Amino acid sequence: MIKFRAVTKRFPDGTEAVREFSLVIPCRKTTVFVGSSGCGKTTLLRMINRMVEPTSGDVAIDGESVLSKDPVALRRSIGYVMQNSGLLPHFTVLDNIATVLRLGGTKKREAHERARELLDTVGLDQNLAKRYPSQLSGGQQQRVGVARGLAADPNILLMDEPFGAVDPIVRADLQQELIRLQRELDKTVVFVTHDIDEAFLLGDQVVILGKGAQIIQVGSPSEILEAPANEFVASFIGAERGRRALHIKQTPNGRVLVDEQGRTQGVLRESPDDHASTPEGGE
Ligand SMILES: Nc1ncnc2c1ncn2[C@@H]1O[C@H](COP(=O)(O)OP(=O)(O)OP(=O)(O)O)[C@@H](O)[C@H]1O
Repeated sequence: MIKFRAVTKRFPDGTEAVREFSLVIPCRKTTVFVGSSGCGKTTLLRMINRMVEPTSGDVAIDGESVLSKDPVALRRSIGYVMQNSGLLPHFTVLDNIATVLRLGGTKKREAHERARELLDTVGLDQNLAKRYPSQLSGGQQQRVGVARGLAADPNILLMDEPFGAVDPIVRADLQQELIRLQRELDKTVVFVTHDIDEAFLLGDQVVILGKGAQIIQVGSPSEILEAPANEFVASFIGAERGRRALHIKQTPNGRVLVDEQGRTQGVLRESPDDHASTPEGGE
């Protein structure tokens, strides 16, 4: 469990990126920070592994303050995946993945073996192992970035807009891979995005943030969709629009759900465990 306790970050130029932020991030779940540009998402993420130090307050992992830990050891024990992969251009794919292990003293041969395993884990072909980052597509680079984040088998994986710079089709592919990986690996994932659809797809817990990382609403995607905290959230999640604003239409063959434009999006069926007759997706 990661616990933020009244964390504030003020940068030397006076910018207050995060103000009095408190939150519990549960183990082995995916928590997504979502909010508009500059609201403090990256700053929050980086305070978990001490790439940024809080001005006041504390972040604790399993009850132990990160401030009491050696920052270098802490950073190596937590996976970090960033936008544009952050790969070292003069290192091969294998060496990029193996970096954290090598820094931790693992022998080259062993580190490369682990790196090869990780290529499989993230769905990359073994014949890419000796290539350089510039010889990969954007999606492949991001997969290498994820493999590198997983190299030291961390319990916690921090992901800062990892799929922000790839096209929508590759992005959807990477999102599905992450869902599969999470099912297999069971990590505590903290994921930053400004895309609410991505947040709802990946998050067990979604944290909608305003300026200064002020929490506007926190909950599961269903909780937020079913009861947006205010007008801002309703508008941010598009509760009144498109496929999020469905209504019921009676047809000769039963009831269907239609969107704003009247296009049918699904069929209403009675939930098998609910004979009290509230249809799934309900009224
Ligand atoms: N080193 C720094 N010095 C001064 N201000 C900073 C620094 N780093 C970030 N900030 C400011 O802190 C605020 C929060 O930045 P942060 O990068 O955490 O936001 P974000 O929500 O991740 O934004 P984005 O979605 O654009 O990446 C912004 O106003 C930013 O300009």
